Amino acid sequence: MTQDELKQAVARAAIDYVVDGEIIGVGTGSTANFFIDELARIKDRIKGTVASSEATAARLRGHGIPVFDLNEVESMAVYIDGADEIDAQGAMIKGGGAALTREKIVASVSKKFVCIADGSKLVDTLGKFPLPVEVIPMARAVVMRKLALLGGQPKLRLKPGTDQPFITDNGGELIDVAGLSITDPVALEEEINQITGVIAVGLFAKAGADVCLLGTAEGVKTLSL
Ligand SMILES: O=C(CO)[C@H](O)[C@H](O)COP(=O)(O)O
Repeated sequence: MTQDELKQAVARAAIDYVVDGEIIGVGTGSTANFFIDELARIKDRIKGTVASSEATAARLRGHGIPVFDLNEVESMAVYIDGADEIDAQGAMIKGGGAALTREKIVASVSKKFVCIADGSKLVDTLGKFPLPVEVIPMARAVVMRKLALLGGQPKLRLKPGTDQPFITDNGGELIDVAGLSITDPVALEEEINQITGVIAVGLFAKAGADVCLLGTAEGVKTLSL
């Protein structure tokens, strides 16, 4: 099976976690996009969604699925999203798709985080995938110096094909930190959150995934975390 077929399989399996009549939190990225396409088939069963990015909101609306402003929603039964890496405890690196801050916010309002990922995302130790950190643009340099002190190699994410910084949906910039071996994800998440100028870090450890649907050649495996 190709990686896309594995993503599609977990997206389909995630439909079992959709609660009828409820508002569903929806993530960002290629796996989340497959999930949105599956959700479209059962859109009449749900009240609507909260999107974790402008791209996700546009795709949901394109399918005729209602998208609510998070300020109108007190809580959600479930948030469904992909990950760049996930460990056996449910801690994740996210933000490869640049939506980490809104993903964290929407997930924080949801009772259950269902991670949907192809098998290549499951790792023993987080950190092979560069850790994304969203920053206030004026704090870029100072935050990069502080991240370097943690032992990684911080690099500003650029708009593809340009030498200009990539700008997120929130007007922030992204620093990708390579070379970290994250043996204590909860502690590192807390430490990076303390750096002034950081908007959010793409470590989802303190509040990680509750369930992971993992796409493998043998079928979709469910990890209860
Ligand atoms: O965190 C994310 C976006 O900010 C995505 O969940 C992550 O990048 C995985 O993406 P994909 O499903 O395309 O592999």
